[in-house]
Amino acid sequence: MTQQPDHVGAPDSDLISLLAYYLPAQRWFAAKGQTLTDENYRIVRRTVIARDVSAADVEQVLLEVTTPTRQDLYQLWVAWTDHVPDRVAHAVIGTYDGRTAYDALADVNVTAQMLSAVDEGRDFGSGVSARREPDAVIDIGAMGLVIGAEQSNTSIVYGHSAILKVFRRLDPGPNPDAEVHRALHAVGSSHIAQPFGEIVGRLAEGAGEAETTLALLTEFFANSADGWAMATASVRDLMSEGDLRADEVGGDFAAESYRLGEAVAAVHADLVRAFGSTVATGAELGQILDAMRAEADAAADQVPALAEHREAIQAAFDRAGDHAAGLNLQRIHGDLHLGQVLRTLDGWKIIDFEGEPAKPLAFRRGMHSPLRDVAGMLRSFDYAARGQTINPHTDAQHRYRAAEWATRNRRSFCDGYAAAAGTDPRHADSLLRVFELDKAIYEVVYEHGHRPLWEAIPLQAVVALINPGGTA
Ligand SMILES: Nc1ncnc2c1ncn2[C@@H]1O[C@H](COP(=O)(O)OP(=O)(O)O)[C@@H](O)[C@H]1O
Ligand SMILES: O=P(O)(O)O[C@H]1O[C@H](CO)[C@@H](O[C@H]2O[C@H](CO)[C@@H](O)[C@H](O)[C@H]2O)[C@H](O)[C@H]1O
Repeated sequence: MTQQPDHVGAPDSDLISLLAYYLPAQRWFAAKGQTLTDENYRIVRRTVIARDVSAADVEQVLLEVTTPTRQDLYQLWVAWTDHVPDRVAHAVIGTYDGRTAYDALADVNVTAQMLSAVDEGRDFGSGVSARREPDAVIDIGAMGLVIGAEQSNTSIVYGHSAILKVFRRLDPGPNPDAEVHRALHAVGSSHIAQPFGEIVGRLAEGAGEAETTLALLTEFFANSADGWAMATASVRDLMSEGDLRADEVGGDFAAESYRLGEAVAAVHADLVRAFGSTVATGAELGQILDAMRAEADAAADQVPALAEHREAIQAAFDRAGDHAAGLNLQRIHGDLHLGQVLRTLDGWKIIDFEGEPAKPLAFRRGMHSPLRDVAGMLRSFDYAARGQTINPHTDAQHRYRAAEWATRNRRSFCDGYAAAAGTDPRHADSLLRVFELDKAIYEVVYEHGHRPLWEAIPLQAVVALINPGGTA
């Protein structure tokens, strides 16, 4: 009997050469801006998922990318075919020995298989399997198309009913997005999508290997609008009439910001019911501030524009230490911004509980101050306003109005949060400020790597926040 190869396309070394061209152009590739050769890539495992899915063979590829500064494990679903259908021409990875590899997630025939696999609880072999939540009802007839959003992962929307997020960068163990969705659904949270199922696998052989979330299927909110689109439309409305204040033009967002504050507070309360809470000890407070100091230092090493503020940033963290008593810790969202909230007919929904993609998994699954999420959203109001006025030729009046919009909506959000939570996040003013500073520093690094033209937005906030009298 002939031995079946454990892959369906090019040998590892040739596949690496194809991927080395393809990967750096993907939005979700983290080692951007570094010069890499084939030596930086290592194929960890290839699992044949299906053969002959409308004339393509599909494999899952786990690829490790090591650079001087980081090591990441990526998940790819690669289809190999002799004839590339037009519908996937945009997703071609490369050709080897007459066969063409393409991103299988772009193929509706493959995404259909993934959905039915979750519905049936299919075992793909090599430790990769799918499972459905007991109360999920999945419409397996819906067509699954990749959405084109700027994303850390790749999501496939099935008609009006479900969305499958395929995690691109893997850490061993449960992904917090899946873990939190399940836990919040179990306590009846009304501000999240219902989890429908998962694809899971083990990243290495052997007993004791953690089961890792590879993809998460949830309810899809059809006809929703994301908070970023709504907020930026509201800021643009202001620009059409430079003489009017935010509360005088059409499209005022303050009432939505208030409701959003209420929704975030409700989810924070649900997270406490699901995972519990603690009060930080003095030592823990010290560790929280130390971690922020260390990250700020590392960020300053990485981004020249931050380096010149190194001492002032450290001084800002030192000032916060004097006011940090009685801090509550709990599971939080971890990367909350206007792009992570969807306005549906049924109110605001919060998505993407993965935490900041750049943080280690243990941190993302840890207990933190809910003020971090409040700070994330406050930063986002600032982004929405400044993003519209970043062009240096922007009229001074427009700039003034945009800043006013940010202040108004930040206040409304905190008012809504305080009304629902029973505690006003602004009472912990100096802490809220350092969490905003911490977030703005993260954003400078993020923009430096992904959208250099936007680096000035969080950088301006850093400068304002390190000035004892300034506001972001
Ligand atoms: N449950 C949902 N209903 C409707 N749209 C969603 C849902 N979940 C995600 N989306 C859309 O998909 C985009 C990316 O989702 P997200 O979970 O933030 O992925 P990533 O981690 O890749 O950033 C969101 O900005 C939103 O437009
Ligand atoms: O949504 P992701 O989990 O991929 O989050 C990352 O990308 C975000 C950008 O899409 C980034 O958010 C920053 O830009 C937003 C505007 O595009 C702004 O509303 C946010 O406040 C700002 O942080 C996020 O930081 C990053 O982790």
